[in-house]
Amino acid sequence: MIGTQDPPAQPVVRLDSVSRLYGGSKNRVTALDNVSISLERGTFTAVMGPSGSGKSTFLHCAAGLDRPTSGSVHLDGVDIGSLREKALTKFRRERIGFVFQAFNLLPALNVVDNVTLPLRLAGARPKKAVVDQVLEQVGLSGKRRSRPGELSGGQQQRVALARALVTNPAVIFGDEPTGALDTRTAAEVLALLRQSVDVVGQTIVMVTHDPVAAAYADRVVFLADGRIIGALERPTVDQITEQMQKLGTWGDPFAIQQTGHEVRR
Ligand SMILES: Nc1ncnc2c1ncn2[C@@H]1O[C@H](COP(=O)(O)OP(=O)(O)OP(=O)(O)O)[C@@H](O)[C@H]1O
Repeated sequence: MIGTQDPPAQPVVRLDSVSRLYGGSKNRVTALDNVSISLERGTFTAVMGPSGSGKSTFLHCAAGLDRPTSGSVHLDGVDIGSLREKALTKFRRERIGFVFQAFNLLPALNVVDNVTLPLRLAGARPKKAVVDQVLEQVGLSGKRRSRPGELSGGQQQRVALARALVTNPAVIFGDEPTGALDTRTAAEVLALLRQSVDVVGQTIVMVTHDPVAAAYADRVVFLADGRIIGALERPTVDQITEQMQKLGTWGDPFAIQQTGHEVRR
């Protein structure tokens, strides 16, 4: 029937022919080589690849932390290459969430003040209901007044996740968000990431060396030498490990050893 079809979903992250070169003519490194990819809203994507394959560069270019040498990046429909530095900073603060391996919390601030910092930096007044809801979502309602030093690593990463969620961002980018956590705590944080995708339709892009972590994603994208060389949809840990072994040298030799775990979605 004509006219009754839904319009095609607009990708929330779109890279078109993105390359990122470092160095000069004598020591040129092509960290990203003509990468094009579209990520739909409400999806969880893991990015994997050997050490030096361009994962961090991909994440930094996709999130507007770095500018490609050529090509374009659209985030939430905005061509971020067209934004000047100040506008890009504002856009990142309002529309993008970040979760890093080092939790990057401010030690002098309590949980609520850490979580609401991005809102306050943007000049917005945090709404109590929204803060309560994200703290509930990450299971920290009882820790509102604790300082980071009084929390476990997993709890600190949940504060960082709440801080990323509180602005209702178009995308959350994670750089090894569970890299500093033990297996059980990592599983709890990954389950929360998964839940935010399934329950509130969050979009997540996460770089990881760990096949167990990657298996929480809807899609795993593999990079090698700055290029996307394959992807797996809803893969198992074993499928990811097999793909990694085919790709050869990996930065973290322990990653392959961690694959005996079953992933619970
Ligand atoms: N600022 C920089 N100056 C020069 N070369 C760089 C710079 N940043 C990255 N590179 C190079 O670009 C390539 C890709 O680096 P990138 O950090 O994106 O890889 P990665 O896959 O994240 O690696 P790892 O898993 O070891 O963190 C590497 O060869 C790296 O040495």
